[in-house]
Amino acid sequence: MLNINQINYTYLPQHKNEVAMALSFDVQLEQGDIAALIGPSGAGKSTLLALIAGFLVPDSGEITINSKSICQLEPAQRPLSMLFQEHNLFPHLSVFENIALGINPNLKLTAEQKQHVIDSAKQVGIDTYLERLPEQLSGGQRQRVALARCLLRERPLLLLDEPFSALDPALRAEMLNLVKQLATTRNMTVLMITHSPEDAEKIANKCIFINEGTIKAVGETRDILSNPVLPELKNYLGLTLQET
Ligand SMILES: Nc1ncnc2c1ncn2[C@@H]1O[C@H](COP(=O)(O)OP(=O)(O)OP(=O)(O)O)[C@@H](O)[C@H]1O
Repeated sequence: MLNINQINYTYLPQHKNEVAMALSFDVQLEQGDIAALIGPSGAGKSTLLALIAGFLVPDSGEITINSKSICQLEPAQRPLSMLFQEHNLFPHLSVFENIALGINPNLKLTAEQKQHVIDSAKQVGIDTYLERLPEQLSGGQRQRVALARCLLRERPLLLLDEPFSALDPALRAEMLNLVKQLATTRNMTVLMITHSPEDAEKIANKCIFINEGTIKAVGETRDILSNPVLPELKNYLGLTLQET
């Protein structure tokens, strides 16, 4: 479904004492996969998502979704939705309008489309707040609104850049379950950055470990997290400390 084929990207030094940071990625996801992207801070997780989303342009390589190259497409044209940790919503627009943007950026909707907005809000449990502004919602409710907009876009790939990390553990688990349930019913493919192996275990069938700008391990989440072989992965999971 998603094919990241030998993508290379280099951050060039901006100042005299800096060095270039070269990253390279090669990985495939099947339709319906929920994949967790794990790895230490600075490993390259956000860069990989930015390359897929089109915010960064690779120096070489190819990215395809359902066998079609997406590298020439603008971010908005790509067959994917993305949810960030924050700033997903427009503060001056109501919940209804924020969701409706997923259908039409100029917010002119037919009666049928309006009903789709309401249905989508229902699916994530925020249909009673449609008239509110984002500032009148809790963090968890705001992320539900953003998720509703992603669902309405009906794109086959959902990229999650730690959207639930600021929520308390119970709410985070609830949101992850919601993503899993929605992804399963819609056969969506999900790629999510997480700093929490527990979150990866909760919903991801596949786990991708990135270190120093490249993918070091890919496999079933259980295998990657329970039987790590790579020393870097053991280090990341804190297992080397327990062994000594
Ligand atoms: N705009 C930039 N200019 C130069 N280097 C950058 C830039 N953005 C990121 N980098 C470098 O690229 C590397 C990968 O960064 P990236 O943000 O992708 O890591 P990450 O795994 O998402 O980290 P974190 O978990 O801390 O968010 C880091 O070494 C970072 O310093």
